[in-house]
Amino acid sequence: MQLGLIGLGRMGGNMRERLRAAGHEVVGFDHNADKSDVANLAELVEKLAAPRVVWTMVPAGKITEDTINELAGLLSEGDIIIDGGNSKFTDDGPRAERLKPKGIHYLDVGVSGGVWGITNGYALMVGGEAEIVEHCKPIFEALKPAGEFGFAHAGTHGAGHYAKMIHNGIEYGMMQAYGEGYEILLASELVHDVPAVIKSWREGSVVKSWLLDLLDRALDEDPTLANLKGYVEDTGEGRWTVDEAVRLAVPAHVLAASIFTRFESRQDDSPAMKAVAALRQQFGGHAVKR
Ligand SMILES: O=C(O)[C@H](O)[C@@H](O)[C@H](O)[C@H](O)COP(=O)(O)O
Repeated sequence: MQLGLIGLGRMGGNMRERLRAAGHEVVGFDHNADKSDVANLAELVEKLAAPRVVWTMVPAGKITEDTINELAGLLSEGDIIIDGGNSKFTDDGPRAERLKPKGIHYLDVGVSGGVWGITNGYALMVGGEAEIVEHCKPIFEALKPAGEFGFAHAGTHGAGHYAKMIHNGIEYGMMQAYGEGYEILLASELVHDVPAVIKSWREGSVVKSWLLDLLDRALDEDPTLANLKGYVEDTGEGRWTVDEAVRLAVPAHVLAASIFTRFESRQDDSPAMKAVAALRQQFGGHAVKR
């Protein structure tokens, strides 16, 4: 099958390779000319036979929106746009509605797998109409892992990105749990080989997981993580997960705590804790650190 793929960074570039290895014809576009197969989107569209399928794999927000708007001006009735970036699920319904009068179909796909997806395959969560999902199945089959799992048609427009958002909320919570356990082990007077304990959990234990394998890998590379700062960014999905938990009145303690902990990681000193120290001094005359 033919596919136009826009955005050939860490994710898109590897996806192009995996799709080509499975025998698909991929025409890729990237602003970096060294990676790109074509000079611009118009040329990408020209190279594809109708009905065209074009997958965007660019950063969520304005870049995705602008790319899809430009594509909408170039594509024809019956063509399909797939957004595989980490877009917010609330963008998808309105986007599908805007494309509908032109006869352009739309799918949102949550893609998980990071830089390992090229060999392990990508978990795919898809939102959109069943017959359009069916049409794109060969592409999904090539990208997903080889086994039984790794693909879901999650529901209507937005469901794919919604599923990926919750996936990432869980990802934050799991990483936080491993991080906190690691710190307690480090603080313990009893345990002298923390990396060995982490390694021991990789097989047979209740907490074994791919994330744990990656923690072990990181500790193999740098046994005390001395080359890293405890500073963690986020790109939105954990925040949106907590927004949803609040909207739906669902208790989500772990997920909320893990996004707040990331915010905390970016502070040199905490204004909130300064206020707490000041108050404690005010009412009780307790000592403060300067
Ligand atoms: O499942 C995945 O492959 C990852 O979740 C991937 O999508 C990406 O690494 C995260 O979006 C990072 O998210 P944060 O920047 O919010 O940590």
